[in-house]
Amino acid sequence: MDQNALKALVGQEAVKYVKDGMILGIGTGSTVRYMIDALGKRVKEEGLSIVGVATSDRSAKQAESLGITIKQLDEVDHLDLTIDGADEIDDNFQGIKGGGAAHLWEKIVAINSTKNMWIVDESKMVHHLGKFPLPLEVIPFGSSHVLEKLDKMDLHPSFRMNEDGSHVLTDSKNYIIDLHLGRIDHPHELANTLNGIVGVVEHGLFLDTVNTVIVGRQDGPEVLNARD
Ligand SMILES: O=C(CO)[C@H](O)[C@H](O)COP(=O)(O)O
Repeated sequence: MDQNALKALVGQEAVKYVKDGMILGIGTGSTVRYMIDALGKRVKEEGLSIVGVATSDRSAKQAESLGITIKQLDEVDHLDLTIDGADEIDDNFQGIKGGGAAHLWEKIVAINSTKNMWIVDESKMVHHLGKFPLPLEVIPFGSSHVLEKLDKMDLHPSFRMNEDGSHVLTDSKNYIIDLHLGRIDHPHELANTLNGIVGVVEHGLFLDTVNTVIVGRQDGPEVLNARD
């Protein structure tokens, strides 16, 4: 199976955990796209009744096009489960997210969700975080000074740019700075440091967040219990 087939596999597996009446957080990314397709199929074919809260405009659009009811986070009083992708997951089930520039909304949805499930192909499972560049969502105002500060801290930052030379913009119209770290040995310490930098809205370290991980492996989906 190629990577896309593994992504489709975990997307289809994840929707088996969705129950009638649930309020569901819907993540963002190419893996989640398959999950939304499979969810739309259950809504259409089984009459599954759920409400979704999307972590990006593109996920909201796709879900609505398939007949899934989407509400804003502030319109619901709780979320039962959020299903999202990830860029890296380490041996302790800590993660990096934000490859799709959606980690701010993803983190807000995740911390308001009773349970969090991540769906990934096996290439995302790593021993140590950091090979994947760590995304930061930053306010455009003064962002070059934030970049300079991060550079002086030896965090190897670069702005994420589009091919036409413009800044990648998040759904909140902020910029992304990626930190090219290679290896993150102390994720909690790094998270605390980044939380203290004015202008950084949110970083892509998702620590102590996920409950269940579904990994797409060649011999089928593997369901891992990360934490209760
Ligand atoms: O965090 C994310 C978006 O901000 C995605 O969940 C993450 O980048 C994984 O994406 P994909 O499934 O396309 O590999």
